[in-house]
Amino acid sequence: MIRINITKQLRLAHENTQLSIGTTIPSNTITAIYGPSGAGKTTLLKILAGLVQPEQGAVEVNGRIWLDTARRVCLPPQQRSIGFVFQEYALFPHMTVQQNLQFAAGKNGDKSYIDKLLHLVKMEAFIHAKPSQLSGGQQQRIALIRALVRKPQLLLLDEPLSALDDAMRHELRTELYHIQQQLQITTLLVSHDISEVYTLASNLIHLEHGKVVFQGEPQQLFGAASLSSTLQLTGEVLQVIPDGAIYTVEVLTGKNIIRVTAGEHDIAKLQTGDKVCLFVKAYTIALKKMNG
Ligand SMILES: Nc1ncnc2c1ncn2[C@@H]1O[C@H](COP(=O)(O)OP(=O)(O)OP(=O)(O)O)[C@@H](O)[C@H]1O
Repeated sequence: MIRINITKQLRLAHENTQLSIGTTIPSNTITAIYGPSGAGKTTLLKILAGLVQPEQGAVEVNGRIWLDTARRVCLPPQQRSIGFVFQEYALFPHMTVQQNLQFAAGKNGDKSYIDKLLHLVKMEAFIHAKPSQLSGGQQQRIALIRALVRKPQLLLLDEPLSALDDAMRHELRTELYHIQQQLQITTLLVSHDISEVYTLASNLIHLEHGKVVFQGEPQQLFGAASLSSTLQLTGEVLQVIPDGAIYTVEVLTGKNIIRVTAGEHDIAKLQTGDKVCLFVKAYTIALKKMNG
């Protein structure tokens, strides 16, 4: 369990906004931090990592105080048990994959755990490669397991898949899901991508202007019940494809095939040939079956 209660003044181009967050994050799950650009998502991760100081507040992780401004406690980043992955891969270019991982693990690193992680992301064959010899997706796989080699209590992911092309993003998203399921590590994932949030997260924090405007299951925010129908299209379901914990529905609308991410409740009783309504909702497309 992570308890966060912090305030920090954000420097915005035209106005001053306060990041003011009081929340509790469950252990062993993925929590998505979602919201528009400038909402404070990255700053929140940096505060948890100890890279940015809030003016006031406290952070408690699994019963241990990492930050308490009232008691002048502020653990430096190296004393916080975290793994951090950014959008860019940030591997050491002069080191091989193995050297990058061993360096991150430290002198007393667990070699068999490194091997286990390499196996999880199917990268055993690349241990002697330099980052420049790897694709973007392969580099990000290594960046991900590098963040895990010290068995951190908290994994912080800041749009880790956004630099990848669609196919690679999709593949890595599935791997990330399986890694988290296997290791049960408490993970905070900053993402703009609703399909990512839907697929990966069981808990969602929606930030706007530095404040939590929603916390709960992603389906509650993006589900059909809360759709606002600013734009609607009708279409015909071509197929419903299971995709990890969620579904991708292919819908033919005019001459276009649109892929829509949907939850269990959205696809209930949905079959090929059904007529559906597509809505733009919270920056993405959602669907609802027509006539029941
Ligand atoms: N250390 C800091 N101190 C004060 N303000 C900061 C600090 N770092 C960033 N900011 C400001 O806080 C605002 C929010 O930045 P942040 O990077 O947290 O947003 P974000 O929600 O992650 O946005 P994006 O999705 O574009 O990455 C920005 O306007 C930024 O200028």
